[in-house]
Amino acid sequence: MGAIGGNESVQWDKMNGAEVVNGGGSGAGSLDRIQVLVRVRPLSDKEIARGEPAEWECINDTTIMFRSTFPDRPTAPTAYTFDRVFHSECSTKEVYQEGVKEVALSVVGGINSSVFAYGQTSSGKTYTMTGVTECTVADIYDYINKHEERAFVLKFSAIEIYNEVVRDLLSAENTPLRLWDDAEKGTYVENLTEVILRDWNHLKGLISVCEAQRRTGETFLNEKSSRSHQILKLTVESSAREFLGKDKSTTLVASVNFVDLAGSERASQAMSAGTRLKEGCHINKSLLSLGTVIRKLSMGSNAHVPYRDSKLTRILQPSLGGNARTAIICTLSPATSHIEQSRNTLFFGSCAKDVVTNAQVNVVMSDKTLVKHLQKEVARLESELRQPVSNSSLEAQVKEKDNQIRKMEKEIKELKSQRDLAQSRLQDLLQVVGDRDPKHQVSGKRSIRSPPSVGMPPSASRDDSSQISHDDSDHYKEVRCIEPNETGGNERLSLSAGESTSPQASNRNSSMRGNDSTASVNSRRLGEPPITLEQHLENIRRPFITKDLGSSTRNPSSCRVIGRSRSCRSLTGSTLLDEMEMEDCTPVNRSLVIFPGRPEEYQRRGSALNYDAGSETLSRAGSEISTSKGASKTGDAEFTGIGEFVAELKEMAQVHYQKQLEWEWKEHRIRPNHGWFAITFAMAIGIREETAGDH
Ligand SMILES: Nc1ncnc2c1ncn2[C@@H]1O[C@H](COP(=O)(O)OP(=O)(O)OP(=O)(O)O)[C@@H](O)[C@H]1O
Repeated sequence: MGAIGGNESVQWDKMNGAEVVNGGGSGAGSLDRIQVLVRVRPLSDKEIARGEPAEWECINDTTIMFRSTFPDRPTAPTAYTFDRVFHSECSTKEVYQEGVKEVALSVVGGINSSVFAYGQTSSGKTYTMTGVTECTVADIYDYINKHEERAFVLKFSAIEIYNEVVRDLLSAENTPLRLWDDAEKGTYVENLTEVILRDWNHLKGLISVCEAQRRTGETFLNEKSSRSHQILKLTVESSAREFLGKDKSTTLVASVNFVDLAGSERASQAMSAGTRLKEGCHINKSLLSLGTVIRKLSMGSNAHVPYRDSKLTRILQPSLGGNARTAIICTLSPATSHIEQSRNTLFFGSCAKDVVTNAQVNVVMSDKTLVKHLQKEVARLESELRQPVSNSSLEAQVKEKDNQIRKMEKEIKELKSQRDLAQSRLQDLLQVVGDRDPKHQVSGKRSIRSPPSVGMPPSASRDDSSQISHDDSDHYKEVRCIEPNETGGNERLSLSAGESTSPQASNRNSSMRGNDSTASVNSRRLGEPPITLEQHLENIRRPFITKDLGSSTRNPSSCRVIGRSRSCRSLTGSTLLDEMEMEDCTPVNRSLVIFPGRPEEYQRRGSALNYDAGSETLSRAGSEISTSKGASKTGDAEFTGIGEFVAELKEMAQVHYQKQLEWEWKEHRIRPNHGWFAITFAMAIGIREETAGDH
């Protein structure tokens, strides 16, 4: 349900303009006070017989005054004002026309309405409500007949609350009905019969059924006293015929309740007992709850309203303080014997006057409109359902990107660290290369990368080299970084850098050389002749000579030499030994490597020879060799001639061999291949020397 909108509202406005459906007063959604009417019935025959006078007089249309001189309650008010008061001579039609119609016919305008009859037993409630219901239904049908542009559907249902049990008056079964609470509909009766009315006569017949079904009983005060609260509910649905079956079609739906309450009674007056007494207790109790709710509502506070204290107030809750327009007819007996009850009724009416309801026009969409609306709603909900999925997908993408960013940042950090380290090493190397002090070079840990020992068996040299390569992996990076800066992108230097990048590469290169011919080391440069020992030594010596000459210009030659000096770690060390191994076919002998009792002098000599073979530490190694031979300690002086250097190597080999033989002889561990190795090594040096001289 909702507010009227679109063309439907225009039609409805026109309709309202033709008829005073809303009573010309409050509109939809406005606050309305409960209309409180007072109707005084004539004295009954019994009351007249008892000689009771009429104690109440309606002095005008809104005020009723207590005229009696009977001193019941001196402090009680004598005059009561209501929306409308009807004296005993007024007909029910007047009551309806002047006090009820405005409220009751709101139902055709889509506004809920309720008409109550409240009063003591035998005060004329049923008498009044029967007439008011008939008048209302008559006017509703009259309205329908006058407005053929709209299609109406009337539905009717009826219940009674007897001893706090709800019963369907249109059902032959005497099954108690349960009440349910719904957020949209409010409190409703389960399985209540609702009949679609065909016409006015149909309704009359159903009302007759309800009268027959309702519990009544004879009391001292009323021969046909109603022992239950009766609620007749007439629902009116209307739609503009112009928009029927179209998307814009809407339906106004509202109900009017005709509530005929059971009358309050004093057991002493009604002289009830047994069942009647029990009925009276339930009646009074529920009426007391109704009075409490009205009083609470009339106070206008936000205090708790005990609607749930009785089924009567639960069912009537919308009519008392909700979406409805309400009229309460307070019925009085003017007789003296009912003065106290009449005062209570007037007090109840006085409270009800202050109760405010919030009536609204109730609009229900047609099935098509509802389907269309629901389809839109479903589409919207589906869109919302898809939205979280896309959001989650987006979140996953963002997470993945974040991971990538973190990974890249980590790589950048690592690369920066490597760059800083390389720059630091570069500075050190430049300092080492430029430093002419041999002692300083020897002591530089960064420049130490021992090539395979010349004095060791080839296999042992490879192992040693491999081990050193693993331990000094940073030095490979050092070489890789220095070469581009130093050589300016020399092609050969790149090859050297690649070879020395990793220990595995170094071993692989060494292995490849081992599988080549004896001149494999010399064929590293495509198209070049094999490099002789003399050339090796010359290449090793050249950078130092170049440096010593003070050549600040980095010509390709110097760059190439520097690059080779890095990669020549294998060329001049292990490669040379590999060549020797291949030439002599000397079996691998690891005894020198793993020999535990190796003399210290031997080790020192081996180390000296290593330096001698290494290009980077050539001057340093040479320095030791020269020292041992009493030669000059300067690099330039050490390499004044290739022949002299080769001679030194020969001598070193002999010294090495002699030392080794001496030591092994002492230890009784002479093995033939040791001698073969030394002899072969010496011969190899001699052959190289001869070759170099030929070349
Ligand atoms: N305005 C009236 N004019 C003429 N007779 C009336 C009027 N009101 C009530 N009566 C008569 O008074 C008697 C009691 O009326 P009614 O049964 O309607 O009272 P009640 O309030 O419904 O009583 P209860 O609560 O016991 O059901 C009936 O015989 C009824 O015809």
